[in-house]
Amino acid sequence: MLKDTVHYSVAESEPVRLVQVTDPHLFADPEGQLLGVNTTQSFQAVLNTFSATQYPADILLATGDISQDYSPESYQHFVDKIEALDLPCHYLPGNHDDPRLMAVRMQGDHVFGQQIIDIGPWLILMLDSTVRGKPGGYLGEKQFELIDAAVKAYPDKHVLLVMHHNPILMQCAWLDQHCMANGEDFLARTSRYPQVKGVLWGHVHQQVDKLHPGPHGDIPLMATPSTCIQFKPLSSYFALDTVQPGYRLLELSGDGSIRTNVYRVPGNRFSPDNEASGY
Ligand SMILES: Nc1ncnc2c1ncn2[C@@H]1O[C@@H]2COP(=O)(O)O[C@H]2[C@H]1O
Ligand SMILES: [Fe+2]
Repeated sequence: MLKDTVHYSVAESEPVRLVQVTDPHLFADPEGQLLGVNTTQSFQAVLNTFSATQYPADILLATGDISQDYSPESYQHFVDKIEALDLPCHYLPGNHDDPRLMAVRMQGDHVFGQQIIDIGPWLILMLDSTVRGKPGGYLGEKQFELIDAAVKAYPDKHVLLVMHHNPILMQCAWLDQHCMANGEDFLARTSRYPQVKGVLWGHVHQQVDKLHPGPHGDIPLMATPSTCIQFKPLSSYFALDTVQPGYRLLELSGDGSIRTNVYRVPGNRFSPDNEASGY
C-alpha cells in the first residue's frame, strides 16, 4: 500500500463522478478584483451553478491558483466555500500558490492535499507541476516516480493524471512561455503506461478537449475555464475573453473511457476589463 493515498468506494454499476474547479485567484479581501472581475463572487457563482444541478459528484478537484495574493485568508475563504458543498475536495498547487501556506491553511473536514486518490476502478494522481518563483511549470522526477509507484501498486486501475500546467502548447505565445516546459516528454513517458486514460489541467483559463495519440490509443487531454477571468484562445498577445467562468464535470467509466463537459455561469455578470494587458 502506498503512503499518502485516499480510498473511496463507488457503486460498481456507477461511473466515478468528478467536478473540477480551477484558478479561482481569491484575495483576502472579498472585494478583491482581478482585471475587473470580483474573484470571490465569480467563484461563488460557479459553485452555485454547479450546486443548482444537484449533480451527484463523488469528489471535487481544485487544480491550483487558489490564491491571487498569497494570503492565509484567501485559502481560508476557499475552504469555507468548499465546506458548504459537503463534498470531498482534493487540491494541488498552481504557480500563484504558496504550497507551504496551502498545507497549513487548506484544511477542513472536506479538504485534502493527498496526491493519490484510489476511487472505484480509477486512480487519480494529483501532480505538482510548479517551479518555485516561476509562472511556468515542469514535471520533476519525484512526480514521475510517484506515477510509476502508483501504477505498479494498482496495475488494474485506470489512471487520470491531474496537474496545474499545460503539457501541450495553446498557440498563445504570451501564455505558452509559461507552459509545462517538459510537456512533450511528460506525454511521451506517461502514455507508455496502458493504464493512463486521461490528462487534466488548469492554468490556461480556457477550455481544451483534445486527444493525444498514445501507443495504447488516444488519451483525452482536458483543460478547464477559470472560475474568474478567461484568456482569449489563439491570441499571440495577452487578451481576455468575454465568455463566462465555469467548471468541468467528468464521468470515469469502468471500461476506462471518460465522458466530460464544461459548464459556464449563465448570463453576462463577469465581464473583465478589456483594456487590461496583464497581471
Ligand atoms: N501580459 C502578460 N504577459 C506574459 N505573462 C503574463 C501576462 N500577464 C500575466 N502573465 C502571467 O501569465 C500567467 C498565466 O496564467 P496565471 O493565472 O498563472 O497567471 C498569469 C501571470 O502570472
Ligand atoms: Fe491562473
